[in-house]
Amino acid sequence: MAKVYYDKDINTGSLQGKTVAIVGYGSQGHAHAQNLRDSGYNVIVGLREGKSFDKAKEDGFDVRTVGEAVKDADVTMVLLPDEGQPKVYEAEIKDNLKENSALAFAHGFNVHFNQIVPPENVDVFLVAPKGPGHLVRRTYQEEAGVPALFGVFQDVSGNASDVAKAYAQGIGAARAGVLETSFQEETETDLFGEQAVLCGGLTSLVKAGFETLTDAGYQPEVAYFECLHELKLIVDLMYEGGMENMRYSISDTAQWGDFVSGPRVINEETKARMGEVLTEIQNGQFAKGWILENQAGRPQYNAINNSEYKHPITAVGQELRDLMPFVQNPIR
Ligand SMILES: NC(=O)C1=CN([C@@H]2O[C@H](COP(=O)(O)OP(=O)(O)OC[C@H]3O[C@@H](n4cnc5c(N)ncnc54)[C@H](OP(=O)(O)O)[C@@H]3O)[C@@H](O)[C@H]2O)C=CC1
Ligand SMILES: CC[C@](O)(C(C)=O)C(=O)O
Repeated sequence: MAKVYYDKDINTGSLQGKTVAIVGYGSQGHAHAQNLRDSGYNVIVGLREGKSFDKAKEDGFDVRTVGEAVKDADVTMVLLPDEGQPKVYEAEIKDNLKENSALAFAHGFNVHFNQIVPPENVDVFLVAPKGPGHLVRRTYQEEAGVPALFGVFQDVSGNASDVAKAYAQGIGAARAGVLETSFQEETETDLFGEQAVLCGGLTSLVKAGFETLTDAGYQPEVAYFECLHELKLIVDLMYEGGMENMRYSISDTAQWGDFVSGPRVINEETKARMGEVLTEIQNGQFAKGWILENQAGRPQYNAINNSEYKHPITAVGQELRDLMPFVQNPIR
């Protein structure tokens, strides 16, 4: 079994007393900044003026321009959107990095696909939480955590691995488990997971179920509860105790349906499509398409985003969730 690091296994000395610049204060940025601060580290935030800048100030951080934050940092963690990182890196980060400091990422995309080529005089590592930023923060506050991967691309100090592990510990990940990876493995598995399973696979599955029921004349509210709302409750059981725990809690009728009908929906054909998705990630085709889409001003992204928003599941979901104030919604 791979080595999994927990709090007790990590010596945080290599990060103690250091200044960490968190560049970006969005989903991951606010969580890393707040968790590291609560873990006792000195955190500064690098941003442009705007919504995030005001929020980070409101949250009590020392907020500076990106360049001013990087200049004073022993560790610069880049938590800008992947597609925006190369430009900000060239203009504001590269020439401000202190000799022997560390440049860090939460996803290997830009380094792995050569969109950012770090200088030779800094450590380069990643700490990639395996969960959304808002949950990285929420679980930390609940004395729990989201697991993370760490990987070293360049080790100038001889300490990069220790600093990365201490960083992962500081954001709360070592409460759940921290695993070593490479930039290549993190980038390819993360892109695969979000496309084929977690985001792309899941939204397609939910919409297909919702549409099958509503096309057959069932009420959209019933279809929403069945195909989206209950999904969280079922996944919670899997999160807590694996598929066996979910199957322990559901009825035998549901379990028989799971056995005989599940493989009719998701099967070898689906796996073949998943294989195609993975190949396009590995050979750089996906990365090229995403980089070009951004250079063109995101015409396809915006068109699909607009039409997805108009899907009937959106309106019925908003109505039903508004009547469930206990459901935590970061964008409400
Ligand atoms: N979202 C997630 O949960 C996960 C993300 N990651 C990785 O974390 C990184 C950050 O992603 P994510 O948190 O989703 O990003 P978000 O889009 O949520 O946040 C981006 C932040 O960067 C700021 N920003 C954007 N452009 C600039 C600029 N030119 N100069 C200064 N600040 C800028 C934004 O501020 P403003 O308000 O001014 O726009 C915002 O605070 C990515 O590498 C991603 O792959 C990894 C694991 C999970
Ligand atoms: C599943 C999406 C993710 O990879 C994540 C939250 O881990 C992301 O990049 O946002």
